[in-house]
Amino acid sequence: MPPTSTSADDKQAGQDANQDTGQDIDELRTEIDWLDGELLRLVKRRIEVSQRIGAARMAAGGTRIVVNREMDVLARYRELGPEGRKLAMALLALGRGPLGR
Ligand SMILES: O=C(O)C(=O)C[C@]1(C(=O)O)C=C[C@@H](O)C=C1
Repeated sequence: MPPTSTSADDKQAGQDANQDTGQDIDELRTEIDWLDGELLRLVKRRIEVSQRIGAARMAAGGTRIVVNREMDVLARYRELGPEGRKLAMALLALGRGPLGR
């Protein structure tokens, strides 16, 4: 139920600090657990796809690393700041596998 006489900021702060009940927290944790499962599934799929591209490229005499494609991936996560960069680097490293590290 939204408060009627607070500013948008107060409203947000109230929701963050006071309005998440124990039940809300349980539901939010359930959502976090589901999201982590989905993220793990997607990361595993990304690894498979990345490794397939790498194997095909190397079988055709290409390189394991394609710098401009890696720059595109880093740019995609830039909105998340320094931790987004780390995340993108981790995704790239996972796709490259041990030989690319
Ligand atoms: O896009 C490619 O060509 C890939 O090989 C995929 C990928 C990636 O995981 O995003 C992996 C290695 C390359 O250096 C660049 C990008």
